[in-house]
Amino acid sequence: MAGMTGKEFEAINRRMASLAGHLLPAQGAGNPSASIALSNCSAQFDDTYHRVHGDVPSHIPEWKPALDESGKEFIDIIYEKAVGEGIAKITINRPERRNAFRPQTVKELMRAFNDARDDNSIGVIIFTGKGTKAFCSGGDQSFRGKEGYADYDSFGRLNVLDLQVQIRRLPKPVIAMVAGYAVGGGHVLHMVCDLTIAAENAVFGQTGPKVGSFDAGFGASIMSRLLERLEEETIKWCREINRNSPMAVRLCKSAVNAADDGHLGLQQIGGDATLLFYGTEEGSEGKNSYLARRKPDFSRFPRLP
Ligand SMILES: CC(C)(COP(=O)(O)OP(=O)(O)OC[C@H]1O[C@@H](n2cnc3c(N)ncnc32)[C@H](O)[C@@H]1OP(=O)(O)O)[C@@H](O)C(=O)NCCC(=O)NCCSC(=O)CCC(=O)c1ccccc1C(=O)O
Repeated sequence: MAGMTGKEFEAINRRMASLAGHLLPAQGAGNPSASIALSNCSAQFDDTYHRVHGDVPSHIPEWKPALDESGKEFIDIIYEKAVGEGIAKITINRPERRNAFRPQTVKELMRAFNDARDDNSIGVIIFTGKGTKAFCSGGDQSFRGKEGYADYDSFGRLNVLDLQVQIRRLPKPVIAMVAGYAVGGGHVLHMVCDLTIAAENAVFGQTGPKVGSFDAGFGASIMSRLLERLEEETIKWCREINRNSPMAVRLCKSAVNAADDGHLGLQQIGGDATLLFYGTEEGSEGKNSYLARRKPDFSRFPRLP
Protein backbone atom coordinates (compact mmCIF):
# COMPACT_ATOMS: atom_id res chain seq x y z
CA MET A 1 0.00 0.00 0.00
CA ALA A 2 1.31 3.40 -0.90
CA GLY A 3 0.58 6.57 1.12
CA MET A 4 -0.15 9.95 -0.37
CA THR A 5 2.46 12.62 -0.73
CA GLY A 6 1.66 16.07 0.60
CA LYS A 7 1.17 17.35 -2.92
CA GLU A 8 -1.26 14.57 -3.79
CA PHE A 9 -3.20 15.18 -0.62
CA GLU A 10 -3.39 18.89 -1.32
CA ALA A 11 -4.62 18.15 -4.85
CA ILE A 12 -7.38 15.84 -3.68
CA ASN A 13 -8.40 18.30 -0.97
CA ARG A 14 -8.71 21.05 -3.54
CA ARG A 15 -10.68 18.72 -5.78
CA MET A 16 -13.08 17.91 -2.96
CA ALA A 17 -13.45 21.57 -2.06
CA SER A 18 -14.24 22.59 -5.61
CA LEU A 19 -17.07 20.10 -5.85
CA ALA A 20 -18.52 20.81 -2.44
CA GLY A 21 -18.20 24.53 -2.97
CA HIS A 22 -16.47 25.45 0.26
CA LEU A 23 -13.00 26.25 1.52
CA LEU A 24 -11.03 23.73 3.55
CA PRO A 25 -9.05 24.72 6.61
CA ALA A 26 -5.49 25.65 5.65
CA GLN A 27 -3.95 23.10 8.00
CA GLY A 28 -5.54 20.33 5.88
CA ALA A 29 -3.09 20.79 3.05
CA GLY A 30 -0.12 18.50 2.95
CA ASN A 31 -1.02 16.51 6.02
CA PRO A 32 -2.63 13.11 5.46
CA SER A 33 -3.96 12.93 9.01
CA ALA A 34 -5.86 16.14 8.33
CA SER A 35 -8.36 14.16 6.32
CA ILE A 36 -10.07 13.56 9.68
CA ALA A 37 -10.63 17.31 9.77
CA LEU A 38 -12.64 17.06 6.57
CA SER A 39 -15.40 15.32 8.48
CA ASN A 40 -15.93 18.41 10.58
CA CYS A 41 -15.02 21.09 8.14
CA SER A 42 -18.47 22.61 7.67
CA ALA A 43 -19.00 22.74 11.43
CA GLN A 44 -15.77 24.71 11.81
CA PHE A 45 -17.04 27.64 9.76
CA ASP A 46 -18.94 30.55 11.15
CA ASP A 47 -19.72 32.36 7.92
CA THR A 48 -22.73 33.62 6.00
CA TYR A 49 -23.03 30.49 3.89
CA HIS A 50 -23.23 28.24 6.91
CA ARG A 51 -25.52 30.65 8.77
CA VAL A 52 -27.95 30.60 5.80
CA HIS A 53 -27.81 26.89 5.04
CA GLY A 54 -27.15 25.47 8.49
CA ASP A 55 -25.07 22.39 9.24
CA VAL A 56 -25.23 19.52 6.80
CA PRO A 57 -27.06 16.62 8.46
CA SER A 58 -25.26 13.26 8.43
CA HIS A 59 -28.04 10.86 9.50
CA ILE A 60 -28.39 7.83 7.23
CA PRO A 61 -31.30 8.31 4.80
CA GLU A 62 -34.06 5.80 4.17
CA TRP A 63 -32.79 3.74 1.24
CA LYS A 64 -35.31 2.39 -1.27
CA PRO A 65 -34.33 -0.38 -3.73
CA ALA A 66 -34.27 0.88 -7.32
CA LEU A 67 -34.41 -0.74 -10.75
CA ASP A 68 -33.34 0.69 -14.06
CA GLU A 69 -35.81 1.40 -16.88
CA SER A 70 -35.68 -2.22 -18.10
CA GLY A 71 -37.06 -3.32 -14.72
CA LYS A 72 -34.72 -6.33 -14.66
CA GLU A 73 -33.52 -7.42 -11.20
CA PHE A 74 -29.88 -6.92 -10.28
CA ILE A 75 -27.89 -9.95 -9.17
CA ASP A 76 -24.38 -8.68 -8.45
CA ILE A 77 -25.18 -5.19 -7.25
CA ILE A 78 -27.61 -3.35 -5.00
CA TYR A 79 -29.05 -0.16 -6.45
CA GLU A 80 -30.85 2.20 -4.09
CA LYS A 81 -32.14 5.75 -3.94
CA ALA A 82 -32.56 7.85 -0.80
CA VAL A 83 -36.21 8.66 -0.11
CA GLY A 84 -36.83 12.39 -0.52
CA GLU A 85 -33.25 13.38 -1.38
CA GLY A 86 -31.21 13.31 -4.54
CA ILE A 87 -28.76 10.57 -3.60
CA ALA A 88 -28.32 7.20 -5.34
CA LYS A 89 -26.20 4.38 -3.91
CA ILE A 90 -24.68 1.63 -6.03
CA THR A 91 -23.14 -1.29 -4.11
CA ILE A 92 -21.15 -4.21 -5.50
CA ASN A 93 -22.76 -7.16 -3.74
CA ARG A 94 -20.22 -10.00 -3.91
CA PRO A 95 -18.68 -9.81 -0.43
CA GLU A 96 -17.76 -13.51 -0.53
CA ARG A 97 -15.37 -12.66 -3.40
CA ARG A 98 -14.27 -9.41 -1.75
CA ASN A 99 -16.54 -7.67 -4.28
CA ALA A 100 -14.44 -8.73 -7.26
CA PHE A 101 -16.26 -7.86 -10.46
CA ARG A 102 -17.20 -10.33 -13.18
CA PRO A 103 -18.75 -9.28 -16.52
CA GLN A 104 -22.27 -9.56 -15.04
CA THR A 105 -21.25 -7.13 -12.27
CA VAL A 106 -19.83 -4.62 -14.72
CA LYS A 107 -22.91 -4.77 -16.94
CA GLU A 108 -25.20 -4.20 -13.96
CA LEU A 109 -23.06 -1.33 -12.68
CA MET A 110 -23.28 0.32 -16.08
CA ARG A 111 -27.07 -0.01 -16.11
CA ALA A 112 -27.36 1.49 -12.62
CA PHE A 113 -24.96 4.36 -13.35
CA ASN A 114 -26.91 5.06 -16.53
CA ASP A 115 -30.16 5.18 -14.63
CA ALA A 116 -28.71 7.48 -11.94
CA ARG A 117 -27.35 9.75 -14.64
CA ASP A 118 -30.74 10.00 -16.37
CA ASP A 119 -32.79 10.41 -13.19
CA ASN A 120 -33.38 14.16 -12.79
CA SER A 121 -34.00 13.79 -9.08
CA ILE A 122 -30.49 12.43 -8.46
CA GLY A 123 -27.70 14.91 -7.83
CA VAL A 124 -24.92 12.70 -6.49
CA ILE A 125 -24.07 9.00 -6.58
CA ILE A 126 -22.35 6.87 -3.93
CA PHE A 127 -20.35 3.89 -5.21
CA THR A 128 -19.42 1.27 -2.63
CA GLY A 129 -18.91 -2.42 -1.88
CA LYS A 130 -20.98 -4.66 0.40
CA GLY A 131 -19.52 -5.25 3.85
CA THR A 132 -16.43 -3.83 5.49
CA LYS A 133 -13.74 -6.13 4.11
CA ALA A 134 -13.52 -4.77 0.59
CA PHE A 135 -14.73 -1.99 -1.64
CA CYS A 136 -13.62 -4.09 -4.60
CA SER A 137 -10.78 -6.56 -5.18
CA GLY A 138 -10.65 -6.01 -8.94
CA GLY A 139 -11.45 -8.36 -11.77
CA ASP A 140 -12.70 -11.80 -10.68
CA GLN A 141 -9.77 -13.96 -11.70
CA SER A 142 -11.91 -17.07 -12.10
CA PHE A 143 -13.63 -15.38 -15.07
CA ARG A 144 -10.40 -14.37 -16.75
CA GLY A 145 -9.46 -15.94 -20.07
CA LYS A 146 -7.05 -15.15 -22.85
CA GLU A 147 -9.28 -12.44 -24.30
CA GLY A 148 -10.29 -10.78 -21.07
CA TYR A 149 -13.13 -11.49 -18.64
CA ALA A 150 -16.04 -13.64 -19.83
CA ASP A 151 -19.09 -15.19 -18.18
CA TYR A 152 -21.88 -17.46 -19.37
CA ASP A 153 -23.38 -15.07 -21.88
CA SER A 154 -20.38 -13.01 -22.93
CA PHE A 155 -17.13 -13.25 -24.77
CA GLY A 156 -13.81 -12.22 -23.26
CA ARG A 157 -13.39 -8.49 -22.94
CA LEU A 158 -11.92 -5.81 -20.64
CA ASN A 159 -15.40 -4.36 -20.19
CA VAL A 160 -14.49 -2.57 -16.95
CA LEU A 161 -12.65 -0.02 -19.07
CA ASP A 162 -16.04 1.13 -20.41
CA LEU A 163 -17.33 1.46 -16.86
CA GLN A 164 -14.31 3.58 -15.88
CA VAL A 165 -14.97 5.97 -18.76
CA GLN A 166 -18.68 6.06 -17.95
CA ILE A 167 -18.01 7.14 -14.35
CA ARG A 168 -15.38 9.65 -15.41
CA ARG A 169 -17.74 11.25 -17.95
CA LEU A 170 -20.91 11.05 -15.90
CA PRO A 171 -22.03 14.66 -15.39
CA LYS A 172 -22.85 14.20 -11.69
CA PRO A 173 -20.40 13.72 -8.82
CA VAL A 174 -19.67 10.10 -7.95
CA ILE A 175 -18.33 9.44 -4.44
CA ALA A 176 -16.45 6.22 -3.69
CA MET A 177 -17.22 5.05 -0.15
CA VAL A 178 -14.38 2.69 0.66
CA ALA A 179 -14.03 0.21 3.50
CA GLY A 180 -11.37 -2.50 3.30
CA TYR A 181 -9.51 -3.39 0.13
CA ALA A 182 -9.67 -1.25 -3.00
CA VAL A 183 -7.09 -3.11 -5.03
CA GLY A 184 -6.30 -3.88 -8.66
CA GLY A 185 -9.23 -2.96 -10.86
CA GLY A 186 -11.09 -2.02 -7.65
CA HIS A 187 -8.48 0.60 -6.94
CA VAL A 188 -8.95 2.02 -10.42
CA LEU A 189 -12.71 2.24 -9.85
CA HIS A 190 -12.26 4.47 -6.80
CA MET A 191 -9.72 6.57 -8.71
CA VAL A 192 -12.20 7.43 -11.46
CA CYS A 193 -14.70 8.70 -8.90
CA ASP A 194 -14.68 12.39 -8.05
CA LEU A 195 -14.12 11.96 -4.34
CA THR A 196 -13.17 9.07 -2.09
CA ILE A 197 -14.27 8.82 1.50
CA ALA A 198 -12.42 6.01 3.21
CA ALA A 199 -12.78 4.08 6.45
CA GLU A 200 -9.74 3.59 8.63
CA ASN A 201 -9.35 0.00 7.45
CA ALA A 202 -9.16 1.04 3.80
CA VAL A 203 -6.24 -0.40 1.85
CA PHE A 204 -5.43 0.99 -1.57
CA GLY A 205 -3.04 -0.48 -4.08
CA GLN A 206 -2.29 -1.84 -7.47
CA THR A 207 -1.95 -5.62 -7.11
CA GLY A 208 -2.26 -6.60 -10.76
CA PRO A 209 1.31 -7.82 -11.32
CA LYS A 210 0.83 -10.38 -8.52
CA VAL A 211 -1.79 -12.11 -10.64
CA GLY A 212 -0.27 -11.35 -14.04
CA SER A 213 -2.26 -8.21 -14.81
CA PHE A 214 -1.66 -4.48 -14.73
CA ASP A 215 -3.44 -1.23 -15.25
CA ALA A 216 -1.58 1.19 -17.42
CA GLY A 217 -4.46 3.65 -17.42
CA PHE A 218 -6.01 5.32 -14.41
CA GLY A 219 -4.35 2.87 -12.01
CA ALA A 220 -1.26 4.70 -10.87
CA SER A 221 -2.45 7.88 -9.25
CA ILE A 222 -3.44 9.56 -6.02
CA MET A 223 -4.72 7.63 -3.04
CA SER A 224 -6.72 8.66 -0.02
CA ARG A 225 -7.53 7.11 3.33
CA LEU A 226 -8.70 7.66 6.91
CA LEU A 227 -12.13 8.83 8.10
CA GLU A 228 -14.49 7.45 10.69
CA ARG A 229 -18.31 7.23 10.47
CA LEU A 230 -18.00 6.34 6.82
CA GLU A 231 -21.58 6.41 5.60
CA GLU A 232 -22.57 9.43 7.69
CA GLU A 233 -19.57 11.33 6.34
CA THR A 234 -20.31 10.32 2.75
CA ILE A 235 -23.98 11.27 3.05
CA LYS A 236 -22.99 14.63 4.49
CA TRP A 237 -20.82 15.33 1.46
CA CYS A 238 -23.69 14.25 -0.84
CA ARG A 239 -26.08 16.63 0.90
CA GLU A 240 -23.61 19.47 0.75
CA ILE A 241 -23.02 18.90 -2.96
CA ASN A 242 -26.77 18.74 -3.56
CA ARG A 243 -27.21 22.21 -2.03
CA ASN A 244 -25.31 23.65 -4.96
CA SER A 245 -26.47 24.67 -8.41
CA PRO A 246 -26.77 21.42 -10.47
CA MET A 247 -25.43 23.05 -13.64
CA ALA A 248 -22.50 24.58 -11.77
CA VAL A 249 -21.65 21.19 -10.23
CA ARG A 250 -21.88 19.57 -13.67
CA LEU A 251 -19.55 22.17 -15.19
CA CYS A 252 -17.12 21.92 -12.26
CA LYS A 253 -16.80 18.18 -12.84
CA SER A 254 -16.21 18.71 -16.58
CA ALA A 255 -13.68 21.44 -15.86
CA VAL A 256 -11.75 19.43 -13.27
CA ASN A 257 -11.25 16.59 -15.76
CA ALA A 258 -10.99 18.61 -18.97
CA ALA A 259 -7.24 19.14 -19.20
CA ASP A 260 -6.29 15.57 -18.25
CA ASP A 261 -8.83 14.07 -20.64
CA GLY A 262 -7.58 15.89 -23.76
CA HIS A 263 -10.08 15.73 -26.62
CA LEU A 264 -12.52 13.72 -24.55
CA GLY A 265 -12.42 16.44 -21.89
CA LEU A 266 -12.96 19.06 -24.57
CA GLN A 267 -15.88 17.07 -25.95
CA GLN A 268 -17.51 16.88 -22.53
CA ILE A 269 -17.17 20.56 -21.69
CA GLY A 270 -18.04 21.52 -25.28
CA GLY A 271 -21.15 19.35 -25.00
CA ASP A 272 -22.07 21.20 -21.83
CA ALA A 273 -21.77 24.50 -23.72
CA THR A 274 -24.11 23.11 -26.40
CA LEU A 275 -26.53 22.02 -23.71
CA LEU A 276 -26.59 25.53 -22.24
CA PHE A 277 -26.98 27.04 -25.72
CA TYR A 278 -30.02 24.84 -26.42
CA GLY A 279 -31.69 26.57 -23.49
CA THR A 280 -31.31 30.05 -25.03
CA GLU A 281 -33.66 31.90 -27.36
CA GLU A 282 -30.85 32.24 -29.86
CA GLY A 283 -30.39 28.46 -29.98
CA SER A 284 -34.15 27.94 -30.25
CA GLU A 285 -34.42 30.43 -33.13
CA GLY A 286 -32.19 28.18 -35.23
CA LYS A 287 -34.30 25.10 -34.56
CA ASN A 288 -37.66 26.89 -34.83
CA SER A 289 -36.83 28.54 -38.15
CA TYR A 290 -35.67 25.21 -39.55
CA LEU A 291 -38.84 23.46 -38.47
CA ALA A 292 -41.00 26.35 -39.78
CA ARG A 293 -39.09 26.39 -43.08
CA ARG A 294 -38.25 30.09 -42.76
CA LYS A 295 -34.98 32.03 -42.63
CA PRO A 296 -33.62 32.32 -39.09
CA ASP A 297 -33.57 35.83 -37.63
CA PHE A 298 -30.43 36.05 -35.53
CA SER A 299 -30.30 39.86 -35.85
CA ARG A 300 -31.91 40.44 -32.44
CA PHE A 301 -29.14 38.58 -30.62
CA PRO A 302 -26.14 40.64 -29.50
CA ARG A 303 -22.57 39.95 -30.57
CA LEU A 304 -21.17 40.23 -27.08
CA PRO A 305 -17.68 41.75 -26.70
C1 LIG B 1 -8.35 -8.63 -1.62
C2 LIG B 1 -7.54 -9.62 -0.78
C3 LIG B 1 -6.24 -8.97 -0.32
C4 LIG B 1 -8.41 -9.98 0.45
O1 LIG B 1 -7.75 -10.94 1.24
P1 LIG B 1 -8.59 -11.72 2.35
O2 LIG B 1 -9.42 -10.77 3.15
O3 LIG B 1 -7.62 -12.58 3.08
O4 LIG B 1 -9.65 -12.62 1.55
P2 LIG B 1 -9.37 -13.91 0.64
O5 LIG B 1 -9.54 -15.12 1.47
O6 LIG B 1 -8.14 -13.76 -0.14
O7 LIG B 1 -10.60 -13.78 -0.37
C5 LIG B 1 -11.91 -14.23 -0.07
C6 LIG B 1 -12.44 -15.00 -1.26
O8 LIG B 1 -12.56 -14.09 -2.33
C7 LIG B 1 -11.81 -14.55 -3.44
N1 LIG B 1 -11.30 -13.39 -4.18
C8 LIG B 1 -10.84 -12.25 -3.68
N2 LIG B 1 -10.43 -11.44 -4.66
C9 LIG B 1 -10.65 -12.09 -5.80
C10 LIG B 1 -10.46 -11.76 -7.19
N3 LIG B 1 -9.98 -10.59 -7.57
N4 LIG B 1 -10.80 -12.69 -8.09
C11 LIG B 1 -11.34 -13.87 -7.74
N5 LIG B 1 -11.55 -14.23 -6.45
C12 LIG B 1 -11.21 -13.35 -5.52
C13 LIG B 1 -10.71 -15.40 -2.85
O9 LIG B 1 -10.22 -16.29 -3.79
C14 LIG B 1 -11.47 -16.08 -1.72
O10 LIG B 1 -12.25 -17.13 -2.28
P3 LIG B 1 -12.40 -18.53 -1.52
O11 LIG B 1 -13.20 -19.37 -2.44
O12 LIG B 1 -13.11 -18.18 -0.23
O13 LIG B 1 -11.00 -19.02 -1.29
C15 LIG B 1 -7.21 -10.90 -1.56
O14 LIG B 1 -8.41 -11.60 -1.79
C16 LIG B 1 -6.55 -10.62 -2.87
O15 LIG B 1 -5.37 -10.33 -2.93
N6 LIG B 1 -7.33 -10.75 -3.94
C17 LIG B 1 -6.82 -10.61 -5.29
C18 LIG B 1 -6.60 -9.15 -5.64
C19 LIG B 1 -6.18 -9.01 -7.08
O16 LIG B 1 -5.09 -9.36 -7.42
N7 LIG B 1 -7.12 -8.55 -7.92
C20 LIG B 1 -7.04 -8.62 -9.35
C21 LIG B 1 -6.11 -7.60 -9.93
S1 LIG B 1 -6.13 -7.64 -11.68
C22 LIG B 1 -7.47 -6.69 -12.05
O17 LIG B 1 -8.24 -6.29 -11.24
C23 LIG B 1 -7.63 -6.37 -13.52
C24 LIG B 1 -8.99 -5.81 -13.84
C25 LIG B 1 -9.19 -5.38 -15.24
O18 LIG B 1 -10.22 -5.69 -15.78
C26 LIG B 1 -8.21 -4.61 -16.03
C27 LIG B 1 -7.50 -5.31 -16.98
C28 LIG B 1 -6.58 -4.67 -17.76
C29 LIG B 1 -6.37 -3.30 -17.64
C30 LIG B 1 -7.09 -2.58 -16.69
C31 LIG B 1 -7.99 -3.24 -15.89
C32 LIG B 1 -8.66 -2.40 -14.89
O19 LIG B 1 -9.36 -2.87 -14.04
O20 LIG B 1 -8.44 -1.20 -14.93
